[in-house]
Amino acid sequence: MKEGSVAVIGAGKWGQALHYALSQKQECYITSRTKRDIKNFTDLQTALSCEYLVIAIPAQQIRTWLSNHFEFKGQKILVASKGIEATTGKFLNEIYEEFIPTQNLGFISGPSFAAEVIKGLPCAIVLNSLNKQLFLEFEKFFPNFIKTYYSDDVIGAEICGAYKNVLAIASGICEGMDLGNNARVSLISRGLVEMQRFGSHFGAKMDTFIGLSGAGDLFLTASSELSRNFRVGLGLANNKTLDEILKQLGEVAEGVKTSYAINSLNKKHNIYTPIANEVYSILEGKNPKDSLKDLLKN
Ligand SMILES: NC(=O)C1=CN([C@@H]2O[C@H](COP(=O)(O)OP(=O)(O)OC[C@H]3O[C@@H](n4cnc5c(N)ncnc54)[C@H](OP(=O)(O)O)[C@@H]3O)[C@@H](O)[C@H]2O)C=CC1
Ligand SMILES: O=C(CO)COP(=O)(O)O
Repeated sequence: MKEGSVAVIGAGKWGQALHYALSQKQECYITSRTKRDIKNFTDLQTALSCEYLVIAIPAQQIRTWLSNHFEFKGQKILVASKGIEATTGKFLNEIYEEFIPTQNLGFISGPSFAAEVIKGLPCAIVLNSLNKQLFLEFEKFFPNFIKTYYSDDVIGAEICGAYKNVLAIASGICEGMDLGNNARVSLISRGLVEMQRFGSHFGAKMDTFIGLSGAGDLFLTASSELSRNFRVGLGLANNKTLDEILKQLGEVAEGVKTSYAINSLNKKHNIYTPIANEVYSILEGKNPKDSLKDLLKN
């Protein structure tokens, strides 16, 4: 292993933005399935031989990728994805822990649109890990325009990052239906309460929900067309099919599959999640106007 070396795996929007950020203070490699003309683009084996890895591939692909391509050699890893595995209802930390020791794992959360990070605009994120030493090592790699905070609430960060994408779809639907600012902010506020209720069931810390990982990322994603999930919601409100919307998007919108995961988890654990339920139902063909009536009634 090349000591002190850093690589990003996954050269999508977020991977490229993180690569830009992490290249400010040191050399940073990047790799992806599709070869790209980016400085320090390398092959997977070279990237995997780095001591520090930042992995930015979609949540639903992680298990297969880890099974087929990853070999643990003691690397320290920051997970940049946000989502819940739809087929199993597992949070990303649970999947990674099947392949990598917990002490080698950290998870990025907080409000951070790739499109702004890649321009060097300031932002604040949280590096979540049960191993504070891992945070201290990764923290040094981030440029001055990114303020990093530490938290040990891995499960809280995972739930916030995943759930807010579903709520961003709901908010996009609300915007697309022209329901007004009062409705959108009511939805976001109740969404935060719902996300907290869901999180508390799995042992998340309540403070996480009012910080950058929770309210921070939710307010960002649920109020801007820069969010792919918000744009999925806009499309659904305008009667586009999900296939059309996703094809046009051409990038991952994690909230779609995560809605299915939350739907199974809330049934299994009997958690009251009215907004996520309606997003799931709309994805399954319910008319958003009927969802609105049901949300106002219940
Ligand atoms: N964009 C953003 O602002 C932010 C995104 N995130 C999260 O980061 C994750 C990635 O998002 P983002 O980069 O924007 O998504 P994109 O759709 O832009 O890119 C996805 C990346 O994943 C790679 N990929 C897709 N499928 C596989 C697979 N089966 N095996 C290996 N690699 C695969 C693609 O590789 P290739 O193109 O080479 O084929 C591509 O590099 C998501 O979980 C997202 O929620 C988190 C914070 C901010
Ligand atoms: O997580 C994000 C910003 O923090 C990006 O959100 P979208 O995936 O909805 O674009």
